[in-house]
Amino acid sequence: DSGVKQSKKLITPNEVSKHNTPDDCWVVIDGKVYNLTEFINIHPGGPLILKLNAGMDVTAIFKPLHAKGTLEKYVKPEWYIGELTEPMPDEFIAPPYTPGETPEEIIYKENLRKHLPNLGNILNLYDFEKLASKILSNQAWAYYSSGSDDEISMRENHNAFHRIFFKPRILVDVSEVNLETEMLGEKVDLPFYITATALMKLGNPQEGEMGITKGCTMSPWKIPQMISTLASCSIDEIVKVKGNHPEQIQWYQLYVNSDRKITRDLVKHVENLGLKALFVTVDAPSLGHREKDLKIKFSNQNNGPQVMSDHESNSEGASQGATRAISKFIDPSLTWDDISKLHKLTHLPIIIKGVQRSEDVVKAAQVGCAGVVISNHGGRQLDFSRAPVEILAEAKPKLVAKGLDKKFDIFIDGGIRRSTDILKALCLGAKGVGLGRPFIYANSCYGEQGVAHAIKLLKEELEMDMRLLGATSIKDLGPEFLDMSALKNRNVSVAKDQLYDGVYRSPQAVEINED
Ligand SMILES: Cc1cc2c(cc1C)[n+](S(=O)(=O)[O-])c1c(=O)[nH]c(=O)nc-1n2C[C@H](O)[C@H](O)[C@H](O)COP(=O)(O)O
Repeated sequence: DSGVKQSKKLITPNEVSKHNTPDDCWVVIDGKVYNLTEFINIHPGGPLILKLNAGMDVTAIFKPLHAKGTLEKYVKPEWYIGELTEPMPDEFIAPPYTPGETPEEIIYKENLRKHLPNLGNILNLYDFEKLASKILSNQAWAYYSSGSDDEISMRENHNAFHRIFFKPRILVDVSEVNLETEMLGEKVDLPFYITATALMKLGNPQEGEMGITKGCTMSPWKIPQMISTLASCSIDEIVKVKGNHPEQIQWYQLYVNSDRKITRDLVKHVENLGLKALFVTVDAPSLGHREKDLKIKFSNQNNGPQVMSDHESNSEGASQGATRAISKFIDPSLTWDDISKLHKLTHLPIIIKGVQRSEDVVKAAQVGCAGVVISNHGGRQLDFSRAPVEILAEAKPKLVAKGLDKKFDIFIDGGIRRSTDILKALCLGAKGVGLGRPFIYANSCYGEQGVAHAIKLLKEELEMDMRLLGATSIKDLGPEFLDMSALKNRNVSVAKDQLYDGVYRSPQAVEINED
């Protein structure tokens, strides 16, 4: 990798395999040998995974979970000790972590990819989700699809839209419909964006988040891409694949690091790379309790390297799924003071992501933020936090009443699966909406073509639904198009959309061991 010094000496596999204890820990990544003994206890993903793979080639584990440039960022040059003379023997090559399933099951799933239906048969976002549930590894599916605890908020995010009905206008000339709008002062072709999620290489090992960028630049309709702090590709490579598409808007989603110097350096780097806004995520002082993810442990008798055993993992937390393994650095002490400090640090517009009550929407406007994302992290954080569309309905009128709605963009995300969901949010005063999982699944199944197709599907739905609503431009939309009478009646049972239920996988309670 660039930045890693050229080889110091040639080292045999036999020599590497002797350094196989936590106190003397050598590993191999891409043919390079590293002495990580001093690094083990400061590894952001926890100590266990290194302790249990000392003396091994860990390339297959490292790649899906680490962005390019990670070694340069965390590994001191002196810890790089040389090149392998020849590949490690098979028994010293750690397989990719596919906890909860055998290599044969993974191969079977990989083969399914060859039988995916033609993109033309994909008619809605649920089609991507159904296919992803079949072809993704258990670990990837668990990580992506998880909500927290009983996943009430995750389902409520979408269900809340079912309690809002339209009042379409008729006899309006809708021969021309214009879907263009502005987000944070910049023109966009469609009123939605792809929100920050993480670890996209779990689903798309080759491209990761770069698949999203390529799909956006390939699409004739330009929408923003928000890049996560926890992306599996480096921010530099994600920006680089934008290529000669300067019109492609990219935003950065920031988890503030307990080490504020790391955050300061990162914000400056994001500015220099030309990203257009900073979305500071505030609903995850600790990443939520996602049981589907927790059940798929990093340590696993069937498939992880045989040295990994549950009793050790419990003591060190590596069995806490992908979520815990990647999020130890997030600072739980973040306060409104830090938002003021960020305003002094950068000229970029600052948007607070993860606001969950209208009072905080107003406060964000009062402290000079450019906007908020009303969000509960896709139901992955505090369960029973309310659906963002419900909070939007409360917050917008308060902002307007205080004259704070000018130059202040409200976004919502969570459970947006149809253009009708998007239109309801826009009628309630959102500037745009974010989608997470649908684009993860589109990217996982079909890469950039899938991403571009998902954008096209929503664009076509929007065009149709605007026409049927009797609206010809985004500016036309307002609360007068909606019947909100049922929104707060959470016990209202509305016809279910079977597709949503059909792809929903409920958490499973613990089983008694057969043997
Ligand atoms: C599905 C998903 C969402 C994540 C996400 C990872 C996944 C797999 N991650 S997480 O690792 O912390 O949980 C992020 C993240 O990196 N940063 C963030 O701000 N939001 C993160 N979110 C939340 C995301 O930005 C949206 O709020 C959420 O996805 C919207 O809900 P839908 O998925 O239903 O569209």
